[in-house]
Amino acid sequence: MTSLLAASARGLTKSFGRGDTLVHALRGVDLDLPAGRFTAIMGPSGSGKSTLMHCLAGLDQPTTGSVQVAGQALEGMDDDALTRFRRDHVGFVFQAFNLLPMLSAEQNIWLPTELSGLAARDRGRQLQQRFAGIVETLGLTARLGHRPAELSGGQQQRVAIARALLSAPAIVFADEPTGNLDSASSAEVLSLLRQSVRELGQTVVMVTHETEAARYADDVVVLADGQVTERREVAA
Ligand SMILES: Nc1ncnc2c1ncn2[C@@H]1O[C@H](COP(=O)(O)OP(=O)(O)OP(=O)(O)O)[C@@H](O)[C@H]1O
Repeated sequence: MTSLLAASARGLTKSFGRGDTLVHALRGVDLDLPAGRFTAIMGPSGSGKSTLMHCLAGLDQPTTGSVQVAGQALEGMDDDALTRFRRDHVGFVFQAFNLLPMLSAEQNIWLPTELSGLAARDRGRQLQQRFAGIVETLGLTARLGHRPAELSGGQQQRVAIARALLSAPAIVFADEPTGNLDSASSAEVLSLLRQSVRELGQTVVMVTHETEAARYADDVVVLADGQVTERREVAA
């Protein structure tokens, strides 16, 4: 039985610099990311985790190799096409939350779908319904009118997760999503990411160097020196 793939990479290499400063950040990565699962990409500092995520998310181009996300091949896309691809198919959650300070939580959550025109086309009010479900799942109902400065770090990250989930992207990429959080808020954010996979069917790929964080994932991919050295399922 073959499971549906949210993304796949074949023969990915990525080099930076030249001559004395040449760095091989990725040295031939083959990877399949099944849809509807929570995958943690782990490995020591400098092993290539962020570079791999950037290539999978269309934020950077590999030196060689191919990436497919949601059935689309990314190679050959120019910057405009990659921007549209990210807007239409990818959600991001960053360590630094990246919320706009002058907007309320609710306005922050809606911003990308409004900018992309998706919200204006929401004739069947499906996005409205999805918004209500996500906000309830993430426990944000009572915080929607607050600005980021009036929220804790964990609450701000929950707003960022809601923002990433609203358009039901093919993949949500989370880059060290708990890097700025204390352990209680980290556990909460990781549980909510897992819940978004279990209850909303979302595909989530998280880069982390924290062993504790990987316990919440379904699958762990370990990188070392630009190569995948291990791939395992996390015991339930
Ligand atoms: N823009 C760049 N220019 C030059 N070298 C880079 C660039 N980005 C990454 N590298 C190098 O590529 C290698 C892999 O970096 P990458 O950031 O992908 O690792 P990482 O596993 O995410 O590390 P960390 O956990 O510290 O964030 C490192 O040696 C890094 O110095």
